[in-house]
Amino acid sequence: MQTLEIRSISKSYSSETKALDNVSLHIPQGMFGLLGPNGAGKSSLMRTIATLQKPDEGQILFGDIDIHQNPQALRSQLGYLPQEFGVYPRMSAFELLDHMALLKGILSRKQRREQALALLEQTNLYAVRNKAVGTFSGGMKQRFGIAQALLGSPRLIIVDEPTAGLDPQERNRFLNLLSEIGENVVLLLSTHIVEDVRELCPRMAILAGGKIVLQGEPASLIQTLKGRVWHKTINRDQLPHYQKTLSVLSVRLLAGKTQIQVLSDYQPEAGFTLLEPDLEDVYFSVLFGTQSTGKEISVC
Ligand SMILES: Nc1ncnc2c1ncn2[C@@H]1O[C@H](COP(=O)(O)OP(=O)(O)OP(=O)(O)O)[C@@H](O)[C@H]1O
Repeated sequence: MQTLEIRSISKSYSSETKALDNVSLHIPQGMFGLLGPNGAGKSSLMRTIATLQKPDEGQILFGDIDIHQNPQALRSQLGYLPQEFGVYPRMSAFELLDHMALLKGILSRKQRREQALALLEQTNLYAVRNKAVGTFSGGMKQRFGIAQALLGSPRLIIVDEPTAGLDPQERNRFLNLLSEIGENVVLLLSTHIVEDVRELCPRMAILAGGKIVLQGEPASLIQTLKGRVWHKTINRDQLPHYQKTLSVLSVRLLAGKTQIQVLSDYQPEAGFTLLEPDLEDVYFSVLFGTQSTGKEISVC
């Protein structure tokens, strides 16, 4: 069983921006969720693992391959769906997949055809295999993106923000596809959507400001907030007061009313009731905590 070992990776693009700051992660077989807000450094980490850029410091091992010492060895086992996935819009799905298979080094025409058709079947695109990829919906394009990432049966699959912009039905379909694939490979899913991780990933980490600020199993992380998340319905004009005096994790508008969720070890005041915490509370509490303490939490 192969694992991905990220050891103290740092990457700067300029003297002002440290996109990755001493990132270390142990990623076993299965799905691993990397959650973080825009600008956290997720794509920088994905591109570094995909050997598209070198880190300034640190080392990444996939099994016993040092991926920056031997990028070719990694690339032959890698499937990558980048955040911006461009296609040749006029080519049909089958033609393009066949072409990409050739670029990936699958020289036998018969093998390419078999793999392309099997992957189009797996990603539910078989019926539209002869249609131009440029006519596909967002969800179909993302499924095509996964099909190309799976060419050559990779052992390490990286998908960067794959569900952004998909409608709920397509998102579900896409996540189901990922969970099927994720059982027998190392699959790294980068996202800013908390539900993607909650629904799919037995292990996860949160990246903020280029640093890993929390990692562990979603259920254990949620457990740490039990008895500490409170909610109350308030008047909208009271919000600044609560934001100033309490750790407000989130503000929701429900049927015209304003509901706040607050992190506190005790009931902050009358009218607050306890909530069953979820992964979103974990995420917001960590981002909130990072802004105030910058500490890393690890619950395994
Ligand atoms: N090629 C680049 N040149 C200069 N700065 C960059 C480059 N790529 C990323 N950055 C900067 O590095 C930081 C991390 O960006 P990155 O794209 O890795 O974050 P992200 O978590 O993927 O965010 P998003 O989801 O918005 O893409 C940001 O401050 C970004 O502006």
